[in-house]
Amino acid sequence: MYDKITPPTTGAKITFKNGEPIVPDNPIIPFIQGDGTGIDIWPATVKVLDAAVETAYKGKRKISWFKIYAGDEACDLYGTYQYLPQDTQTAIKEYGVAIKGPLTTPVGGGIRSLNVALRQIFDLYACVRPCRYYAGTPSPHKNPEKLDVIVYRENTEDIYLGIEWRQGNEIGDRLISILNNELIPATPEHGNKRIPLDSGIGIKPISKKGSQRLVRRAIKHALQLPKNKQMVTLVHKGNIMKYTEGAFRDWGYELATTEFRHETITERESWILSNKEKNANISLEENARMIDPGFNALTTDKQAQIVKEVETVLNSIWETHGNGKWKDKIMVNDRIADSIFQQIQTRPDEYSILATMNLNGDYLSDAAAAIVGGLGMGPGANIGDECAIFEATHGTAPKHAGLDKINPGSVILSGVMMLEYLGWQEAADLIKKGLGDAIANSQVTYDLARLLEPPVEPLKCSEFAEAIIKHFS
Ligand SMILES: NC(=O)C1=CN([C@@H]2O[C@H](COP(=O)(O)OP(=O)(O)OC[C@H]3O[C@@H](n4cnc5c(N)ncnc54)[C@H](OP(=O)(O)O)[C@@H]3O)[C@@H](O)[C@H]2O)C=CC1
Ligand SMILES: O=C(O)CCC(=O)C(=O)O
Ligand SMILES: [Mg+2]
Repeated sequence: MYDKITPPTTGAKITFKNGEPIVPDNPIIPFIQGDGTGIDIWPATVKVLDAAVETAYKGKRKISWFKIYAGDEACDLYGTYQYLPQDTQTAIKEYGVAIKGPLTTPVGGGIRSLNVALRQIFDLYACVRPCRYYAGTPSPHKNPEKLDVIVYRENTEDIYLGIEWRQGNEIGDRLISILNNELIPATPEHGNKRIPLDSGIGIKPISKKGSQRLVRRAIKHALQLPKNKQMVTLVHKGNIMKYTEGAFRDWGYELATTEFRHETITERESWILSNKEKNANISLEENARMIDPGFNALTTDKQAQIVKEVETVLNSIWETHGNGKWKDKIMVNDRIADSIFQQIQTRPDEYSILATMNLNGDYLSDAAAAIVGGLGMGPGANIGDECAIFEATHGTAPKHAGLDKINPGSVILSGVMMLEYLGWQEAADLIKKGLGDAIANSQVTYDLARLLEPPVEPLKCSEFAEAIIKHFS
């Protein structure tokens, strides 16, 4: 079955039922070390994960690690250009849950991203990146502890399905010509727009199914959070790209108010209901005026549409959500992408789950990680219905590779997410405690050490792992 790798002789497979993993006490879990700093981070991570499992379960549970190959290491073993061997794909499919270090993607030309390939091959449609603060972590912000968000990033389409043609490419030029001469003129709303002939050109598809399955998972996650964190914010640039980014928002609301009607309230609905709660006799038009500050400037048709919206909301959910009942529901709102970047800095505690399309979530997850301590503290998971691959938000950080210097926190915390996904909460909690206590005692790697006031002597990557383990108890 495998060409150059052999699964461990002990251990059993994780299986899936209705999208949930069924986990034996000794699961076989494939891992990819990763390029660049993977050589430093992975050994530190596996040490911490094994120690936590052993401390928590005293030998009753144990992970059987299965080394698989991707990136530079794969080419060394399998030959030139064998960046993602069939063995690796077979192992992930067979064992269902894997963890990986970062993999290099060249800019401009060269191979396409292996990270993206893995997410697409296994349909890992939700990229889940929690950003929470550990006390004592230096941050450029005054109150980083107020940020506690989870970026739920669509992981298979948008720019990940981006189809591009280089400037001057014959097919790209044909596409530009068809657009300029046939398709754009046939769409009156595009007016006199024309694509400059010397353009590279790309297409970013956003599908209804892809958007809604991501939002569905985000809402299900919100249902498991404490009441005060039960919020899902749809992030988009729908004011500019109405039929891709705007559609993501609309499909998100549609899903929330149909599949999860009993559990959710949209922000706009909450305004309508609370206007009526404050004034039982409020007219539909007065209510409409209050939810739309620009009401007076709108056309009569548009005004009638908003009045109708108010009427529909009151008729359909006043009974179930009115008289304050909506306050116990999951709040679903939306924010334009540029605005959310300032909102997570100026009003961090007003947000919880940020559901995004692919590119917006890529930017947002790095930015949110920066607030709580930087990329060394940014874990993540790529989750599908029958497979999950855990990995940090950051990349290979090549200039730090092999120096035993980089912060392994983000991959260790990705391991924590994996343990939680397996249902091994006790081991996950030990690591969170150990990491929190190490940081609180200023036992940190260079990235955090240089920001502390006064600066402290940094620990090596491997020493940080040892410090975490010492702080288990
Ligand atoms: N999932 C994946 O495998 C990903 C892969 N990549 C790939 O990684 C390669 C390098 O990308 P690049 O843009 O340099 O981004 P990186 O995320 O690799 O690194 C950028 C900078 O972030 C800081 N940083 C990153 N990781 C850590 C860490 N663990 N601890 C502390 N600081 C950290 C370092 O800053 P400083 O030097 O200031 O300390 C580093 O120089 C590219 O090929 C890219 O495509 C990128 C993202 C994700
Ligand atoms: O695949 C890559 O090289 C980059 C991926 C990335 O930036 C991310 O997943 O956040
Ligand atoms: Mg990224």
